[in-house]
Formats: sequence, structure tokens, C-alpha cells
Amino acid sequence: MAARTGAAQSNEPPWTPEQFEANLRSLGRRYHIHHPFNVRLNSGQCTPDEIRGWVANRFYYQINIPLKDAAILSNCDDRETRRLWVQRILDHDGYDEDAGGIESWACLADAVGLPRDALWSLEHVVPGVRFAVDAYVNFARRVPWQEAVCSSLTEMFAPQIHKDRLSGWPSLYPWIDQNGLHYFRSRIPLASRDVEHGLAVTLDYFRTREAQQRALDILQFKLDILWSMLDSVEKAYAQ
Ligand SMILES: O=C(O)c1cc(C(=O)O)c2c(n1)C(=O)C(=O)c1cc(C(=O)O)[nH]c1-2
Repeated sequence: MAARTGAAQSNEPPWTPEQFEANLRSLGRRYHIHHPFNVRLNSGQCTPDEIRGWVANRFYYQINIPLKDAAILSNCDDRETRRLWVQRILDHDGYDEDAGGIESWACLADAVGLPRDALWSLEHVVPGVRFAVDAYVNFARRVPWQEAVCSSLTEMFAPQIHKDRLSGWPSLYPWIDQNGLHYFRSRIPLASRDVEHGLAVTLDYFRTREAQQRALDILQFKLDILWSMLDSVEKAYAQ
């Protein structure tokens, strides 16, 4: 991964944990919440076909998140971290009475009128989305687990995008069955819990200025993945 956020001099002192966290959070200005497609989506300007296209494509991200988390687990030699991290897989795949996030996303597909067989067949997934999501999973497979943990920190910015959908969609898109929005509601507390753990790992692992700079580059890489997914959806569906 090429440095994106400015080369660091290795002789500079490390940022304090507070400054480091503030610098990570400042990358929120590049979150896909600001992507033109998302701006249209959350301001009521998307057609039903565009929304169905977005749901079908984002499904590829949803079903790959547990593979990404399993890759992190497979590289992680720290038992305490594994005990916490395994929950992320269960959140998406479900356990006991909890049907899980993938099933919730399938309910969103029902709500927007996308048939389940079309969703699960992945027939609507466009190449750019496939490449971007696969890049995320492959990154998690090959880097030290702490770097992969850092890449999940885009979740710092996710609660707001979920809240925007929950507050806006019912009036902007009254044709969408509101029961389908459960996924967004469920993710708000889970994202906050994930971030608390992910940030603790990141602040502890990236200690030198050079390492902290690498953490910013990793977060930017993940922001780019989310951004390019929307670029691809926009190109495929926007009128
Ligand atoms: O709807 C969104 O915009 C959005 C973004 C992100 C993100 O920022 O990576 C995640 C999610 N949703 C999400 O639902 C989710 O479960 C999730 C897991 C992760 C991750 O990197 O481990 N990101 C995200």
C-alpha cells in the first residue's frame, strides 16, 4: 500500500494517544457518507432500481465481513482478542435465536423488492465492488492481525450513516417496508462496541510516529475500498 496521508520522518516523536486518535478520526472527512451516490441515496434522490442495485451490491460486502473477521482470527495469537473478535462473526452469521446481520440485510432486500434468489446469486454484483471487497478480505489474510483490526476502524464513522438512513428513509422512500431497516438500527451499538475494541488495539500497537502514519494509511486504504464500491455502484446504476 502506497503512503497516502503524507510521509512521516521516523525521527519525529510519536503522537500522544489522544492526538493519534484525533488524527484517525479526522479521516472521517473521506468517509463514503460524503460520496455523491450516498448523498443522493440519503436525500431521497435515488430511484427504486438504484436502491435495489445498492442493496444487491452491498450484500457482497456483508457476506464477506465474516470471512474477513475469520482471517483476522486465523492470524491472531492473542487469546483475549480472539474471545472478543469471534463475536463479530456471530453478529453477522447469527447464533441461537439471533438470525444475524446477513439475514437482516436479506430482509432489507425483501423490503426494497429485490428477490432473495437475485440477492444470493450475486448476479447484480458489479466487478468494481467485487474487486474492492476482495481487496479488503485479502488484506486481512496477509497482514499482521493488528493492521487488519485497524482497517476495520471505518466503523468509527458508520453510526452516523446508519442514523441518516433511519431518520430519512421512512419519509423519503415510503414505498420501502420499514421493517427492512432493522439492520441499520442493530449496527449502531455493535459498531460502537467494535470501535472501542479496535481503537484500543490500534492505539496500543502503532507506537512510533512511523507506525502511526502507517495506521493512517491503512485506514485510508479501507476508506478507499468503501469509496470505490460506491463509485462502481454509481456508474452501474445512476441515471
Ligand atoms: O453501512 C455502512 O456504511 C457500513 C460501513 C461499514 C464500514 O465503515 O466499514 C460497515 C458497515 N456498514 C457494517 O454494517 C458492518 O457490519 C461493518 C463491519 C465492518 C468492518 O470493517 O469490520 N465495517 C462495517
